[in-house]
Amino acid sequence: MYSVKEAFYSLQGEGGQAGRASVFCRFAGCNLWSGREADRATAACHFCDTDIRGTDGQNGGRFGDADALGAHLESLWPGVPDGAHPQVIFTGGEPLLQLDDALIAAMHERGFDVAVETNGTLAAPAGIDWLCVSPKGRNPLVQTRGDELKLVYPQDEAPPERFTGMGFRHFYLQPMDSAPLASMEHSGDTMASTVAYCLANPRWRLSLQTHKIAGID
Ligand SMILES: C[S@@+](CC[C@H](N)C(=O)[O-])C[C@H]1O[C@@H](n2cnc3c(N)ncnc32)[C@H](O)[C@@H]1O
Ligand SMILES: Nc1nc2[nH]cc(C(=O)O)c2c(=O)[nH]1
Ligand code: SF4
Ligand SMILES: [Mg+2]
Repeated sequence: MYSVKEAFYSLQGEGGQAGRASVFCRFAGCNLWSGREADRATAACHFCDTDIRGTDGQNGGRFGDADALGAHLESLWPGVPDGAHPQVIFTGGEPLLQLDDALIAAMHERGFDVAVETNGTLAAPAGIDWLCVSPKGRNPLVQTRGDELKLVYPQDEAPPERFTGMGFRHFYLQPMDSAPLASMEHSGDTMASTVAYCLANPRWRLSLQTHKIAGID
């Protein structure tokens, strides 16, 4: 059984695949936050910009097996056959609590590339085509290799220097959107400090949340 908060067709907004049309599958639930505002301040991840509770979002629900969820996600891909490769992005919540070999195979059978957005605290299954790891504070990183490491910045307990030796092809810094909570640790100008870090440390590239700029999901 898979629990999906919402699923939708949009453009990947972040990281090295920004701009690519994709079906998003947002799994419900996370191992670092209950999703309740009352728990945010004491959670292991406290700056989440997403509603991760329940299955009541657009195209959300419970799916009994990989084939049922695979067919549901495939139905959201409206692209005309122009040679573009369909992609599904598994996110959440924390997708590695639910994503398994059967669901990866179900999407590959339907011709989809499989991308994942994870907090990196759980090991990823094999067969993922684009793995994005986004570390959270001092929560130990289990997944230390992948296609991109995309660090929300700044985080006092997760300085970029900790990650540069790890096995990622691309390193991105993404300014923390402090809108989720008014009294956040970093309510200052996260954009300016992120740009300054990338200028001083050219190994790191700037990742903007372009879907928020474009006003899309
Ligand atoms: C909502 S998370 C879900 C996937 C997974 N749990 C994770 O944390 O990577 C999706 C992406 O949004 C990023 N994100 C979450 N809150 C953010 C914020 N306040 N500002 C900028 N990026 C944020 C995460 O770091 C992650 O890259
Ligand atoms: N357009 C768009 N791109 C995204 N890339 C990662 C997202 C996420 O929430 O995981 C996300 C999202 O929520 N929307
Ligand atoms: S780990 Fe990801 S889904 Fe979980 S609370 Fe943090 S940003 Fe949100
Ligand atoms: Mg998002």
